[in-house]
Amino acid sequence: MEQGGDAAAARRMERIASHLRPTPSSQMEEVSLLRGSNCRAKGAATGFKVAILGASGGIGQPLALLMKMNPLVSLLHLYDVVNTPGVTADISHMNTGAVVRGFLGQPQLENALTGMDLVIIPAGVPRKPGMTRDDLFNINAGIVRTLCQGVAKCCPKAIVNVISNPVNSTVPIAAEVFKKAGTYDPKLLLGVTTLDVVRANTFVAEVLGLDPRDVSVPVIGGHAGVTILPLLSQVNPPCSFNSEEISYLTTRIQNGGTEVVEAKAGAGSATLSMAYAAAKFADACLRGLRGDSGIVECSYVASQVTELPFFASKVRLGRCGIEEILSLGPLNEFERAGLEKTKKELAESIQKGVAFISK
Ligand SMILES: NC(=O)C1=CN([C@@H]2O[C@H](COP(=O)(O)OP(=O)(O)OC[C@H]3O[C@@H](n4cnc5c(N)ncnc54)[C@H](O)[C@@H]3O)[C@@H](O)[C@H]2O)C=CC1
Ligand SMILES: O=C([O-])CC(=O)C(=O)O
Repeated sequence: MEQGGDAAAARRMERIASHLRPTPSSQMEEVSLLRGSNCRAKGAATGFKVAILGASGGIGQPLALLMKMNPLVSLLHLYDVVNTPGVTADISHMNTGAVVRGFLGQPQLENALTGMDLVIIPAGVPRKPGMTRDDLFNINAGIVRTLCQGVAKCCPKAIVNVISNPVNSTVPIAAEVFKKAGTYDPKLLLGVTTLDVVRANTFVAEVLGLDPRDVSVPVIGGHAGVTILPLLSQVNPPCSFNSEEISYLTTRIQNGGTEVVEAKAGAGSATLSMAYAAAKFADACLRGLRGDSGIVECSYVASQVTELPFFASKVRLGRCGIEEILSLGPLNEFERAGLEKTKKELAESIQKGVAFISK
């Protein structure tokens, strides 16, 4: 046997044994990121640690697959109250770099969250035909509260991406939980509205006869009905639409979620396009953490671009999470009227979320 063979064999046996151990232990600490300051250091050599809460669900599973494929991820924690052993076993066989660990049920939430750089939350019930996103509030508000309490305790410096609906209220709920825990940093809390941008890019590209990858549409406001406000006057590449096109596109973008809910006829809401959107947004957050420049995405965040405490608009992502909230830019008359409707509904949804925690 070559020199050092015994040591190498021992290491191989340890790796086999570690696979047979049910829960992660000291291994989690080995895959550590550059830490120490309030912000992450550029060029984190070993990759980022990401947790998905609600990982066994319709969004969670394809999102887990996409995050396992992301070369910026070194450790992927999959948490849910059901089915994580199966999902984790399945995903863990993919020969990509990220190490995958599964966590099942509330007693394992803290282990799932400890040391994470990014926490993505798609946990919660989806809509059925005839429901609004706000109809999900009663169940999902409590789920988001519990999960964010775990974040506050175990990884208060993590970036949090909130997907669970109604996003217009669940993000304020998360903020209130963090405030109560004394860990709130508005730069680290982002509501995921990327699917609205993804849809807007697709539908606008269809009308213009362009490749959707070449189209960029800012979508501001929030993530429900009239609060989804596409800025068709700011489409890139620059273009103009007649009033019929504006009406068709605005309605289709605002109703994109309902279009999928109805097509699925009781079997849930958008999951695959959402997983794509969430993975795209998470990747942007990770590239920001790495120190890449020029990372701009729309997101629903604590904001001063309007008089409301939360609003979705373009934000620049960096090593500390949100580095800058960009101004809305010039709006046309149609968009200004839409903004008034958006603000009225958003104000109520934000207040409902805040009241849920303070009651
Ligand atoms: N922000 C956005 O653009 C979008 C948001 N959504 C929302 O995402 C949420 C999830 O949707 P789907 O994945 O389709 O639902 P789903 O029902 O397929 O999956 C939800 C998962 O959450 C898990 N879960 C429930 N309570 C939990 C808890 N306390 N801790 C951890 N996990 C828990 C469930 O076990 C399930 O696996 C819904 O609220 C939906 O409305 C959906 C599409 C787009
Ligand atoms: O419509 C829903 O309930 C899910 C969702 O938020 C979306 O697809 O945009």
